[in-house]
Amino acid sequence: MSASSANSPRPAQDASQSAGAADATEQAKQGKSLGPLRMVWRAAVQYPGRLAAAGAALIVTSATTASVPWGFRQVVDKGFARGSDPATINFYFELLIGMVILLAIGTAVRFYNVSWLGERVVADIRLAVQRNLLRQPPAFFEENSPKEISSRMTSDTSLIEQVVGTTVSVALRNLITAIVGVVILFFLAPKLTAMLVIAIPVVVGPIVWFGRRLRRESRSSQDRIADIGAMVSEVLGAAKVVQAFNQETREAERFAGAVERSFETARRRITIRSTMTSVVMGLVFGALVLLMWRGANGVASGEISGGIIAQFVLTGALVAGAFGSLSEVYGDLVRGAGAASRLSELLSERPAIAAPAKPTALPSPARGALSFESVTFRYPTRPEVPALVGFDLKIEPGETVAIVGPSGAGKSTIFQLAERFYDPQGGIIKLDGVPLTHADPAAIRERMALVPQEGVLFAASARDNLRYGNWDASDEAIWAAARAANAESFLRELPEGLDTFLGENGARLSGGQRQRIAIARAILRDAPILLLDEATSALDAESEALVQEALEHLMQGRTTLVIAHRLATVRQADRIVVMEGGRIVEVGRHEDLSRAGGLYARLASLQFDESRL
Ligand SMILES: Nc1ncnc2c1ncn2[C@@H]1O[C@H](COP(=O)(O)OP(=O)(O)OP(=O)(O)O)[C@@H](O)[C@H]1O
Repeated sequence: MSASSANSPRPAQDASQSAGAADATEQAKQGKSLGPLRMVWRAAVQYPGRLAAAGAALIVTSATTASVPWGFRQVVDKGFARGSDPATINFYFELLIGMVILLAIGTAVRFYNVSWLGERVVADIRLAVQRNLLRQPPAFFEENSPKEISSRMTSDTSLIEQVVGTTVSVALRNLITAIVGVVILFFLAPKLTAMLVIAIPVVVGPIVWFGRRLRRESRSSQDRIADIGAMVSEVLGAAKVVQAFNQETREAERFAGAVERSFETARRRITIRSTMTSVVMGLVFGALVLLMWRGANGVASGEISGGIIAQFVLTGALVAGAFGSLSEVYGDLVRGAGAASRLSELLSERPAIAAPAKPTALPSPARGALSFESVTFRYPTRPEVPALVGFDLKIEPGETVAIVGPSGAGKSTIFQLAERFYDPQGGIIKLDGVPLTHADPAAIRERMALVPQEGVLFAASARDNLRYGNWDASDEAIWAAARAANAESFLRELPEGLDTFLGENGARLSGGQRQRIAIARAILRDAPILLLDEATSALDAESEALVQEALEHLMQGRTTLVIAHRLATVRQADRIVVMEGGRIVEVGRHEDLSRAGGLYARLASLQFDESRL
């Protein structure tokens, strides 16, 4: 993580202050210019058939476009000539119509294939980025705001879609038209064209200069848009809190600040772009007018025919248009390159926690033994405070260990390390005798079932939410788990049974019901080790009793590590581990610890309300 974090997207909160930093990175990257688009190319070459069809159509349409002026020349010189026979007239007009038909069909084929490629490439990039993001450990999302990432997944990918689906095709078409056009012009009127060629560097110079400035502005413009996206989803996601604290006006002002910053960056970008377009078009058409003036003198003196001058003017206009479009699409390509570079950062991020090359297999059948040996750990984002210090705990198969301690003592951290979301800086953690770092994280997590404090539900059906623990579970198994988790009766009452959509994060269920779904999910998972974070939020007595009973079913026959908030739980635990400041301060059973009069006795008298039995 550390090596690549310099390139990683920044968290939303500091994004606004780091516009300068973005510019600096942009400057460092200037040498590479359109380089990041290589990633887009690699995605596109996966579809060689489409690419070939699009390329062929592109060549046909460009060549036809460049020859239309030649067709007009024939029509002017032969078709409009005094005394031409009707067959000749018909032939040249038919030729012209043939060209138009070819152009029309070629354009349709090109448009379809190129747009198809654009959409497909974006779909593939989105899939690959999401797949890679899902492999990242939690530390990655602490440093990179998921909201910002999600807005990148939409805005940056649509930029790329535009590049592949439109810009590249426009750029290539105009490039071919410009080159072929200049060659034709040379054959038509070498002297006039020589003047044009001298004018080209005068036109290209400003394109490059403006392009560099544009690139810098484009990236920060995209960053500001990402800020807006992040802010919208953050504030709307917490709309209730905003309204409860009467913060609507303040939030609106904060949003206005972000919108204005984004507008200001966009304004700088469009100023550069419009100046660029005007300078380039001015130079091109200025040169063309000069050339036509010379040509007009040529026709007057009888050096060249009217048809040639028609062809020259039309080709010249095509070439000028092509250069104009090139200057415009260059800006789009640069914006696409910026988007591609950010997406490749997300794509190339290697998870800090991954399976070793040759993972050690966990013993089978699983025993459910978990041990922490002299574990010392600091969170990467808070290295100054140790979350666990010299932590030693050996949990035997089938044992229930309750962890108790004041807030911030390090209780949840134990779970994070047991699931190997982080690696400790010191000491070793073993599952059934195998150090976690030697095993495949997926195999470790396979053997654990987590019941978090707040049951996390997905915006999906009740069935899918339950099956999250085991996708192969049959409906009978789901109902059996629901029964054991005391969730059966309310699930049966849902309007469409297990098919009922539960709303975002189970918005249509009560807190106690959400917890019981989380318990049923863990029952379906049927893992040997249970990590249970008891809810601190008070439930009503009936709901509490139902949850407690569900937990008892769940804990049967499993090694259980429970962050305890209920007296019933600590009473039943084989051992209670009392923590403070990342260390174990007391270990024992409820009665002994209560009598000892230490930290546990104090916490128990405050925390474990006898009425919450
Ligand atoms: N993701 C994180 N990044 C940085 N520091 C963290 C993170 N999670 C926890 N900490 C810090 O690590 C220490 C231990 O936290 P932990 O969440 O394990 O405590 P806890 O005992 O579970 O507390 P609580 O009962 O309030 O949930 C605390 O100082 C906390 O601020």
